[in-house]
Amino acid sequence: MYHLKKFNVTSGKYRKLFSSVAKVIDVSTDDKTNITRVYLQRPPVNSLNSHLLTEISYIMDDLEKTKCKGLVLTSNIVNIFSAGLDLTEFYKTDIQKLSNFWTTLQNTWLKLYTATFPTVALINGHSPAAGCLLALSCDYRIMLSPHYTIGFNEAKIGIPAPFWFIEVMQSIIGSRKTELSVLTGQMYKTDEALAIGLIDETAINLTEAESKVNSFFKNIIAFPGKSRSLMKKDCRDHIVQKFLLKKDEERELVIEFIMNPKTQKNIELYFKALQNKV
Ligand SMILES: CCCCCCCCCCC/C=C/C(=O)SCCNC(=O)CCNC(=O)[C@H](O)C(C)(C)COP(=O)(O)OP(=O)(O)OC[C@H]1O[C@@H](n2cnc3c(N)ncnc32)[C@H](O)[C@@H]1OP(=O)(O)O
Repeated sequence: MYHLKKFNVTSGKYRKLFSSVAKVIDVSTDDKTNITRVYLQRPPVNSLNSHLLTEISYIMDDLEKTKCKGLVLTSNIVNIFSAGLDLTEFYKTDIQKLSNFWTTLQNTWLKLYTATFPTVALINGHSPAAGCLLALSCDYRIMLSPHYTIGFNEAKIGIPAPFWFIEVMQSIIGSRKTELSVLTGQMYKTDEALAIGLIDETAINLTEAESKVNSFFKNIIAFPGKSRSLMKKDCRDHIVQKFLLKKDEERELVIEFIMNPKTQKNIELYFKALQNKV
């Protein structure tokens, strides 16, 4: 359950706006700029389960209502931005739970991708699969170097990345690079991600990353009117419209695919490999 609390508990730069019972997210807003930082903090690896996705979804609703001037999406977990979807949502589940989970993912992604305010992903850790999607769905990406990785690794698990994951990546790095990337399940190191345009800037530490985040917002915050958000909508609308058209059909395909015993076996093997890695 998510609660919006508008209380001024901090005397410093940021005021706390939100709190959630399980605290899988921490949120703070800069009083002067009205830019909000959202910290994912679901141990151990910020994997996206129904609860975390629902929390993100509520926050997106609240930020739209409170006329937020900008969002920075980042992580409070050391070395991890997000490990992508929580694979336990797929494993030994039932149709109703899976259906609810997928709908939550779809709706939450749509809110992030169509946010009317500027969004920045400060990628301060590994970011596979849906973790990568979260970052790609923001307007700008700054990633810490050198040893983190980002990309769509779904092929390695034996589950296809959905068409909208792929189309979001295509819109950023182009069709050929996306095809190469998803078909090989490639995870890119920070500098490689920069070279193919998957991220916009690198930073050697958090201080440099924050300074780059501030420069990004400084450039655009004074833009008058709604022209920026109108153009963002135009740039993304072809993906959004296709997504809306196929959303329900996709959910059924996902259920069929995930519930298939062969897929269940692949997920089981992947889990075992994760747990047994040296
Ligand atoms: C016709 C077709 C129709 C379409 C069909 C579509 C079907 C659905 C499409 C779904 C698309 C999927 C998107 C996804 O996001 S799937 C998730 C992909 N994510 C991963 O593969 C990440 C795996 N994890 C890692 O690589 C590492 O854990 C990581 C680099 C993130 C961190 O490494 P680190 O060494 O720090 O930590 P550990 O590996 O030891 O992990 C700690 C514990 O966390 C567990 N873990 C890790 N990742 C996940 C996860 N994604 N879900 C659940 N649990 C996860 C890991 O097992 C460890 O657990 P234990 O402590 O119990 O061992």
